[in-house]
Amino acid sequence: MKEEEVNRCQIQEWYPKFKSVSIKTRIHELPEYFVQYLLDDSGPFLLPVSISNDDAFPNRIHNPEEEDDYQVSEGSGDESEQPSLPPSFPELELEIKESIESLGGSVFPKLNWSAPKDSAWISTTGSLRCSSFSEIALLLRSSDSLVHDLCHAYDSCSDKTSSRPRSFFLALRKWYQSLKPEMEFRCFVQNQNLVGISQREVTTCYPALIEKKDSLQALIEDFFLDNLMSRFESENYTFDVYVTKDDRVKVVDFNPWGAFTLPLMFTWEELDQTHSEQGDGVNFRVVESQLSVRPGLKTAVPFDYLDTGTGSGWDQVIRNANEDLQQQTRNAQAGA
Ligand SMILES: Nc1ncnc2c1ncn2[C@@H]1O[C@H](COP(=O)(O)OP(=O)(O)OP(=O)(O)O)[C@@H](O)[C@H]1O
Repeated sequence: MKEEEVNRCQIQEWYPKFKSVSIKTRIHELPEYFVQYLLDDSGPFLLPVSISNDDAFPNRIHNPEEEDDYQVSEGSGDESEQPSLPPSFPELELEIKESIESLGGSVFPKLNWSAPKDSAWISTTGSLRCSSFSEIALLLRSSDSLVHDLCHAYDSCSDKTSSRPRSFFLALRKWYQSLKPEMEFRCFVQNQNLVGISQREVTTCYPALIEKKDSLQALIEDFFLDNLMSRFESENYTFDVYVTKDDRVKVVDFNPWGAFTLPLMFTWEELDQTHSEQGDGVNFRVVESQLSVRPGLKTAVPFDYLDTGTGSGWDQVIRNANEDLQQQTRNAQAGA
C-alpha cells in the first residue's frame, strides 16, 4: 500500500468530491496545539476551559471561588507541585460551535480517518452524539482508537516517510439518531471493480436483510457505477454505505484495501485472490443465520481488540503501554 492511497481515504480529501452523495459534514483544520493536547498523556486529564455557559460540561474554573484550586500555594518552592492549568482553545471552540448549530445541534465527530468509537461509553449519551466542544474534546481525548490516526496511519505503507499527516482535521457530521445497523455495508473495490459487499454489523442476523439482498445489491452496484467508479482515484479500496428507507445510497467512509481495514465477512486473503474482471459478479455476504455469527468480530470495536499480533502495529503500542504501567507501579512502590 502507498501513502497516497491512505491519504485519499482522509475525510477532508474525499468529502469535497463526494459530498452530494454523503452525509452533511463540516471540516475544521485543527491547530497543532490542539493535536498536541490530544497526544499529551503526561499529566492529569483536563477538559478545555469552555467559552460557553450552556456547555454540557461547564468548566469549574469559571467559578472564581474555585480558581484557588489552581493556584500554587505561596512558598511551596516546588515547581513540580504546580497543578496544570486547563487548556483553552477559544477560536476553535467558536468555529465548532457554529458548525454544530449549522448541522442541527448534534454531530458525529471524527478525525482524518477514524471516529472515537471506543470512547462512546464515557459520554453522557453513551454514543458519539455531541452537542458541544467539550463533549467532542472528551471523546477525542479518551479514545485509544484515534492513536491510529495520530501516530500509526502509515504503518502499512511500503513508501512510509512519516508517522503522521502534516495536518489533522476534525470532521463534524450531522447526527443521525436512527441509523439502522442492517442497512450499513462495506464494499470492496479491486482494480476499480466492485468485488464484494459485506453486512457492516456482523454480530447479528437480520432476516429482513436476507429478503432484500438482491435489490440492495442492485442499488449498491448502480451507486458505485454512477458515483464512485473512476472518480475515486485508487485502484483498490473499500467504501462504506448506508441505504436509506427510500432506497437512496449514501457513502459514509472510504478505507484503504487491506492492513487496518476490517474485511468483516471476508478475509483479506480471499479478497486478494479475487482477481476480478469487470462484470464478474459481486460477492454479497450477509449473516444468514444467528448460528453463523463469528464470535468477537464486531464493528465499532477498536482494531487493536482484534489484531494485536506481531506486525499489526498494535503489538508495539501494547508493549509500550505495559512498560509504562510497570514503571508507574515501580514508582508508586518506591514512593510508598
Ligand atoms: N452522522 C452519523 N450519525 C450517527 N451515526 C453515525 C454517523 N456517521 C457514522 N455513524 C455510525 O458510526 C459508525 C462508524 O462511522 P465511521 O465509519 O465514520 O467511523 P470509522 O472510525 O471510520 O469506522 P471504521 O474504522 O470501521 O471505518 C458507522 O458505521 C455508523 O453506524
